[in-house]
Amino acid sequence: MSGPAYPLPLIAVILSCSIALIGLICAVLLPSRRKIRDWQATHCLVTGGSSGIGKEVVRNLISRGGKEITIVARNKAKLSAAQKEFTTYARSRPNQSSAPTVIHVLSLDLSLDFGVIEESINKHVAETSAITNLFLCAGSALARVATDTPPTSYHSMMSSNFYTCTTLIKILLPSLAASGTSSNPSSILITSSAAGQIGIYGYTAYSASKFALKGYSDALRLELAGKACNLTIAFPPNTDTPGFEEENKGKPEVTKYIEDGAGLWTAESVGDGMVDAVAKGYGFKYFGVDGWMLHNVTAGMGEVDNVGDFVVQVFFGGLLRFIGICYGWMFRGIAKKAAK
Ligand SMILES: CCCCCCCCCCCCCCC[C@@H](O)[C@@H](N)CO
Repeated sequence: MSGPAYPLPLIAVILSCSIALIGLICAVLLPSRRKIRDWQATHCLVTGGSSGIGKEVVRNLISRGGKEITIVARNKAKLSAAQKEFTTYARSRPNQSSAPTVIHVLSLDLSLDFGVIEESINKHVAETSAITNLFLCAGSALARVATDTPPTSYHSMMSSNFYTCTTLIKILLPSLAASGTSSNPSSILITSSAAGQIGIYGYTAYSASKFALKGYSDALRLELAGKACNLTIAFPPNTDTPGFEEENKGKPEVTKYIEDGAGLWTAESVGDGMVDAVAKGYGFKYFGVDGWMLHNVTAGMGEVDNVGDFVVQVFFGGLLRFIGICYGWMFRGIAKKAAK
């Protein structure tokens, strides 16, 4: 007889122990996800819900049988068109086992003073019902290199992408936290961007405002511990929306080249993906393989959503970092070439 007597059982024991250990670590470390089970008990408020990703979020919420939805946007004409379209859609939704979703609209400039926004939201809530789920989809993008970015654009990016979120969360968080239960949690969705995970050439102002949302949500997540209110932050790549067409005007070629690598997603797939993540109680929503790598390489000290991400971050973090360094070299190479 040749060779060691016990190799196979030994390997099996080591493997089983490792899997059991990983399982145990995951069970202790992974937060238990609270799913939203009863959409019919919800009143969702969606910012930017009259076009682009926000509009697809509204459509998805209607198809889930949400009770009430309030769409917040500035443009009154767009809002009433959306209200008409969605009311018809809600009434024609197939397999209705509940009353069609009621669509409210609220025309509001979210860059106004805090007090004005608070008064308008409180008045709306008093006339309708308490908000149980908040979807923050409003935002805009400016793509210019730093030397071409007017100083005011840093303020406008922070205003439309960051303060819109912090203002509404400040106003609604007490009632959101109070309205959730462990079997039907309330929820907040914050829309960041893949450019809120890595700095991208031409996005000094935009990336900064989207990075701010990541820091804000990491801190807020801790404050929500023990409350029946989920927080999801989404990092979409380029998405085919009217806003994307607008931002492309004057966008540096290098920016286009870099972000095109992650593809152009439909507003429907991004909107659906975001609502799905909220419904399942995920903390993070990323899109595609690039999004997956980006999320895991930039995870830092944040929470882990699932076993797959846990294993990748803990055991393959070094490999991902190496791939990230290679991407960094490539992006710098593209920028250098353009500079010449
Ligand atoms: C470890 C591997 C890292 C993989 C890196 C992949 C980089 C992919 C870069 C994606 C950029 C997407 C930028 C999205 C910008 C939009 O938010 C903006 N155009 C708004 O519409």
